[in-house]
Amino acid sequence: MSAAIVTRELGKRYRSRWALRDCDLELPAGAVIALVGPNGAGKTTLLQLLVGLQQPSAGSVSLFGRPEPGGSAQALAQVGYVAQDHPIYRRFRVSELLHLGRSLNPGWDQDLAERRIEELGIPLRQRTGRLSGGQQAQVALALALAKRPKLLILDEPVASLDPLARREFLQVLMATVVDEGLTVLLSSHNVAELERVCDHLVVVADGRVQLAGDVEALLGEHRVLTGPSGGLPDGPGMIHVDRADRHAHIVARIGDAEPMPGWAARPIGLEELVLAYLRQARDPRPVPSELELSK
Ligand SMILES: Nc1ncnc2c1ncn2[C@@H]1O[C@H](COP(=O)(O)OP(=O)(O)OP(=O)(O)O)[C@@H](O)[C@H]1O
Repeated sequence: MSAAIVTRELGKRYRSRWALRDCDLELPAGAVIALVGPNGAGKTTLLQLLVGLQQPSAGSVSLFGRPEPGGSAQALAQVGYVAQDHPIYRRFRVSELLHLGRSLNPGWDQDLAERRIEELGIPLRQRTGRLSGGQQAQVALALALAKRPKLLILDEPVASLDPLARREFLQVLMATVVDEGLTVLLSSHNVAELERVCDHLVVVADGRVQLAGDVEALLGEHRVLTGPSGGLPDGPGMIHVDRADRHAHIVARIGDAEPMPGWAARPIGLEELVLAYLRQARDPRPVPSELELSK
């Protein structure tokens, strides 16, 4: 599969503090890619670097094989971006927003935009400032899709939506991906919600990529090992240890390897996997030092 997004040693520094650093990613075209991480991890910074809203302090970005496109009109015409607070001009009527979109975007699909708005039950004459947060998010998505982008970048798209609207939003997104072969990169805190829709995962914490890859492959490579906490195994691939009573649960990257005698291995879920890497990032003590604690 060809890459939609490639970053090399990408970094962004605000004064002396790195918001994102040493970011090397190769994200496949046609995939739905989840970007997850805690508050302040660097997710928005990464998305803004990709769309040229921020200039890198280090490294480079390329979209669809075109190097360093950040901000170039040609590259941005292929990208639909919906920012975290999905800002839309609140005094405009929905119809005026569509008119603006048509004027600014050569590939604009007015039929698609009107159809989406109609499906949402939103009157075209309505002023956007009078719409609920969820409706504004849906309008912002409709505007981004009407650009007919090859790449859709969504920063926390479902944060303001109720559970039903979240589900519908993600369903529309998935249908569009299938119909159009769109690449979608979306950030979120809620991993469980993305489990059903994403096929590629990027975990960031503390300004660094902690884990990236195809979801199925990552789930296949990791196991949860359970055994006596007094005899913790050592070695590479040990991501995070959790102790409960006299047992230890270890998230380990061991592929198909057999666990040590006395230990049981079970498959891992996506949320569990992400949490293990986030905990490792928060408490980067290597597992062997935890071994000392268990003695
Ligand atoms: N314009 C800015 N000036 C200074 N620091 C900034 C700026 N924008 C972001 N930061 C800092 O960079 C770090 C990463 O912020 P970013 O917004 O990328 O995180 P995030 O993962 O999107 O967080 P959240 O989930 O809370 O939106 C944070 O420490 C933040 O305070």
